[in-house]
Amino acid sequence: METSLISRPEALSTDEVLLEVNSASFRYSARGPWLFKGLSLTVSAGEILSILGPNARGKTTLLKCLAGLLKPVAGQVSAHADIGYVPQDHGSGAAFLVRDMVLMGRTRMLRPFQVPRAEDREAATAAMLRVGVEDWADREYSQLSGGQRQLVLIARAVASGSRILILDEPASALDLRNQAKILAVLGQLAEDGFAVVMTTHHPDHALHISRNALLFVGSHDTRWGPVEEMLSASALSEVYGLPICLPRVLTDSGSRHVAVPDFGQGCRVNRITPVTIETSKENL
Ligand SMILES: Nc1ncnc2c1ncn2[C@@H]1O[C@H](COP(=O)(O)OP(=O)(O)OP(=O)(O)O)[C@@H](O)[C@H]1O
Repeated sequence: METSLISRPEALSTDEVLLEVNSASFRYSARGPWLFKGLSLTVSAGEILSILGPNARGKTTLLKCLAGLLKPVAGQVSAHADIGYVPQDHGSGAAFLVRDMVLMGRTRMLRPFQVPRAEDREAATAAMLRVGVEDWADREYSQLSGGQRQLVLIARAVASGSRILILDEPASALDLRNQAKILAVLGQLAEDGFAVVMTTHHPDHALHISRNALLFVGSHDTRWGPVEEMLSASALSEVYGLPICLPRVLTDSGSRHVAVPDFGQGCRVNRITPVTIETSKENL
């Protein structure tokens, strides 16, 4: 997969724990159902954690707890670095230029009504280079495609100087090429020492780029651990309630798992054709 278009500034130190969750539990109301109970995990610099589970189980809620937007009812979330939260892109947004959207990531460093400083503009430019969106700097955000907008939102989080990036379904509603591009960018950010947490409905995305996975398994049960252990065919079949197989496909760079659900004909996989997805910014 091509990543050469993404600039690579100096790497941050890796393997330092940046986010810790200790016995956290959450429900929205005293009589409401628990979404998770006694959840513990860590996320280190250089790591991607993927969060998976069926709809309405609490993935976005957990992300909000990790980002400090919601407080667990019990237990603690401790962040040892600043957090950039990238929500799902729900629309085209206002008529801002891309460079101004990214510059907004600096807002928390400014006093009310303070004009962005030279260092803020430099940080925004560096973030655009790091994520590979610099060519669109003078384009209107609202006129970008969904994949392009998602990358701009990631650049905005990077511009904020945050070392922890928390992303809600960053590849949802994107075509295959844009999914590949987003995964390449997130992989690169992790290699550069960011800690990345994302929700996804794509087990193969998680298997492709994550070190660890958190799986919502029951009404409030979660499992956390190495992605290959958490996302086995049997675990996915149990969680999603249908047979799922995980064949390996050959790619130009090796091989990787894809999740193949049973749509009613049984999930035996006889033959997988090698797949290659070329990515380039021009095609976004
Ligand atoms: N502010 C809120 N107040 C009360 N209940 C809420 C609130 N936000 C979400 N919920 C409920 O909490 C549950 C979990 O929602 P959440 O959005 O975290 O799920 P999710 O796993 O991210 O779902 P999806 O995969 O569909 O995006 C759902 O039943 C939802 O209706």
